[in-house]
Amino acid sequence: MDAYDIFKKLTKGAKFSRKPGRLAKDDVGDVIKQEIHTKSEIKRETEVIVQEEMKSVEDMNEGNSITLLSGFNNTGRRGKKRKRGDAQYDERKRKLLDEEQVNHYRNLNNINVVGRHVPEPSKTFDDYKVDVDIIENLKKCGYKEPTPIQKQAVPLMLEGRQILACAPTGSGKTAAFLVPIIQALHNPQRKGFRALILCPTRELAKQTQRECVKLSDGRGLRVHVISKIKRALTQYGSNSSQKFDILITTPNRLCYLLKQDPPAVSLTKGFRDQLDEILTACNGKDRKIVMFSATYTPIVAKWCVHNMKGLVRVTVGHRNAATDLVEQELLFVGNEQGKLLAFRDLVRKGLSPPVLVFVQSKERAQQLFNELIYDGINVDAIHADRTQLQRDNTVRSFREGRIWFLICTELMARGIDFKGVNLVINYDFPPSAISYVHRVGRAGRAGRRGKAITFFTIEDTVNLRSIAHVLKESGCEVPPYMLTMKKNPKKERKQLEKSAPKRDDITTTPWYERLKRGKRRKFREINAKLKKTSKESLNKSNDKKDDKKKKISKKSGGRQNWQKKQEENVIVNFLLIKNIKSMPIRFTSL
Ligand SMILES: Nc1ncnc2c1ncn2[C@@H]1O[C@H](COP(=O)(O)OP(=O)(O)OP(=O)(O)O)[C@@H](O)[C@H]1O
Repeated sequence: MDAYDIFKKLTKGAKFSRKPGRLAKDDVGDVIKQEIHTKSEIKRETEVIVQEEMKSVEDMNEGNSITLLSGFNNTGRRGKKRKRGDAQYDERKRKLLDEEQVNHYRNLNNINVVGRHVPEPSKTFDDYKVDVDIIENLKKCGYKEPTPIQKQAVPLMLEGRQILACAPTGSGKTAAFLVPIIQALHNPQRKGFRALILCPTRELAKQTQRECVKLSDGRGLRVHVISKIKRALTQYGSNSSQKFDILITTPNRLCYLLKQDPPAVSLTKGFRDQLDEILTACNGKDRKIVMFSATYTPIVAKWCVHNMKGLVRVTVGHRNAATDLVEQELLFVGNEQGKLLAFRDLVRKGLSPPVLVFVQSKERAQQLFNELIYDGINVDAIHADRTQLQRDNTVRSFREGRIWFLICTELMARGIDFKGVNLVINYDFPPSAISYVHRVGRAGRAGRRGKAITFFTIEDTVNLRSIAHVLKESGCEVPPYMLTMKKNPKKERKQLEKSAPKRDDITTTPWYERLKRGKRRKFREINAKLKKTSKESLNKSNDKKDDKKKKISKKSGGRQNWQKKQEENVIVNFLLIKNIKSMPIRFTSL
């Protein structure tokens, strides 16, 4: 800004004329009246003014009105035309300031948004533009103020925006999407499913249903979880599903039902490979899609950009990062035997339950359970081989504190909210960094702190580097060598995600003992099977014998024939025995 510009600014509103008399009207000071006649004089004068004004910068900062020269007061008033311009300027300035404040608030809460016209985050539940009963339900749940994801995602969804939201595990994403859904559905209507919530497992679907029922208390919305496919086949035909408002299920179950002819579930009204199929089935006019997760891959992001118009991305913290509420540790245990020793050592030193222990397969979950059950700790296992009832009971017992150690598979890694899990032990190394983030996220939920210990052996180096980086990002200490390890080929990492590595059984029983036990078990099984089959065949052959005896007695020379046939029967029975001839089994029924 040169001196002339400053002069213009300082003398705005003043009219200058060569006739001194006119200036008097505008209340311009005597100095200006008399001395401003030529341009050069103006320039000189302004330089003096500028110098004076430079000295009084503090005054400028203090107030809007600046006393220039005696009798001339710059109040910021302008002529008619300028006033309009000013209003616009003020408006723009106000908007910019507001935006700055909003961005500052977002930064404070670690919220990052990408998208157009994103509404400002709500500071309190009362700022939500939702009915009072929902706010009361939120408060009844014990929630005092919205979590960062709830602050930003709820206003967005209330405006009907489609979002891809990523926030740390245990940061309240469930309520973030349930509140706007409940507000939108308002009360029960017999129009069929109007909202569809897809969860990776049935356990998580059930948990989401519970949260939904709590938050919609008093509205009578009917929330349904598909638990048994067979029952669902008869239950949700295009007419019967009319009585539900919200459907919560897993993609597998839903796809199966949609493939029936006619489809066993109708999604004709409502919000909108597997996902595409489901998307096609949700053909409501005003379909909205929202995605919430603690992690997502570029493929998911691409899918969202492609299928979700006007997409807004909301990220709290870093994408795919573990929660910083969990203190994480990587523990080298040498080999499989080392794991059991390390586990027992941890128990001996003292652990505060509840503890979740992750293994890679249901077989290993059972093996570890068989080992720990004799250690005198309250332990149970949950995996896909257990019945639904058993799974539900185990989860309930763990929630109620009757089980201290729960051994589980990847089934429980995502979304399950066990309040107060103090420790997560990754007994088997997670198949990917993303799986790691979800597993350790079962601890440190809703603002509480937790701990996670991950055992690793020499065989687990494929993903060690990427998981070490996750630890480092969430502020945990990691030995430097792990961060600089050679990156393994993507193919190898992908393979690990598909199929878990082969590991020695979890057991302290010597191999010859196990072999003996295994053989004995096998003998017992085969024995039982053979007994059953031989009884059946004996009954059949007895029936046949009776028939034949009757026939033979009628025919001459029949006895010889009958004997021959008897031998055939014996041969048939013997064939069964022959196949297992090396086994010492007595066939008493024969
Ligand atoms: N505003 C809130 N204030 C306090 N606690 C809350 C709030 N919102 C949710 N919670 C509690 O936080 C816990 C975690 O919530 P939720 O299961 O929704 O997390 P999440 O982000 O979906 O986790 P994950 O990624 O593991 O699925 C729950 O116990 C829930 O009751």
